Amino acid sequence: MLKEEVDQRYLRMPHAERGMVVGLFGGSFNPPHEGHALVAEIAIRRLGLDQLWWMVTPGNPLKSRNHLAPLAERIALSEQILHNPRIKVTAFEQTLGMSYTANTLAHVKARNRHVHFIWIMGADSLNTFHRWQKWQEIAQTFPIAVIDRPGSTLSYLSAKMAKTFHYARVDEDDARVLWKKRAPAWTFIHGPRSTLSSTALRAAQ
Ligand SMILES: Nc1ncnc2c1ncn2[C@@H]1O[C@H](COP(=O)(O)OP(=O)(O)OP(=O)(O)O)[C@@H](O)[C@H]1O
Ligand SMILES: O=C(O)c1ccc[n+]([C@@H]2O[C@H](COP(=O)([O-])O)[C@@H](O)[C@H]2O)c1
Repeated sequence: MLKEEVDQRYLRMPHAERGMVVGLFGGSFNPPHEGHALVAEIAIRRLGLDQLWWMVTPGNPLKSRNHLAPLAERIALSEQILHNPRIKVTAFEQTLGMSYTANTLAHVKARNRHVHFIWIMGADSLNTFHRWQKWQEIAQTFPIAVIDRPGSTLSYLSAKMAKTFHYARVDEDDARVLWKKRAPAWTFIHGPRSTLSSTALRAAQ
């Protein structure tokens, strides 16, 4: 049986050194799967990340929490599938009171003025990004890396975010210097893909 209470160390924001490039990968991870781990590995390699913060959300503001496993369980399962020391599993968002990404990012930036952050998400998330709170502000403040996902490879081009910020798209060959670009700046990264999804895994349980 997995413990219900979240270990205190996951409620503290991870530490990053001045000048580091850190990827922020938020997710419900309900449950986490190898598709998520693949996104993290691709992001680390292609973006040249020093760290990737695997941020297990207390709850996606746009999703029902009816079938959401306890935070402690999603953290423990994440730790089980991850083996890269650059990846820091964290749930510090739980302590912020609200789980809107714009709010989280403002806290993260305020605490780490000299760290370079990149927001990371799968291609399906890009399609709904314009429904997130303050989505334009997020895009105008942080570089964003979108990682390909089966089913969203081409549809992302019609995403409102892709259209609104088409002028700010960075070629994926330049992904390694995305952190240096002044936002808005985003890139779409193609690479190995996984068809895994949490919904399918829950249905198979
Ligand atoms: N197979 C995958 N390939 C690429 N990106 C993925 C994949 N699975 C999830 N992601 C991305 O990982 C992040 C967290 O996703 P999430 O935890 O919602 O997983 P999911 O499999 O999409 O879950 P659900 O099926 O419950 O919506 C999101 O940015 C999502 O786009
Ligand atoms: O801030 C928002 O309005 C918002 C709306 C939808 C999703 N998010 C964030 O997007 C990340 C991915 O969520 P999910 O459920 O698709 O794994 C996670 O960190 C959520 O908190 C954020």
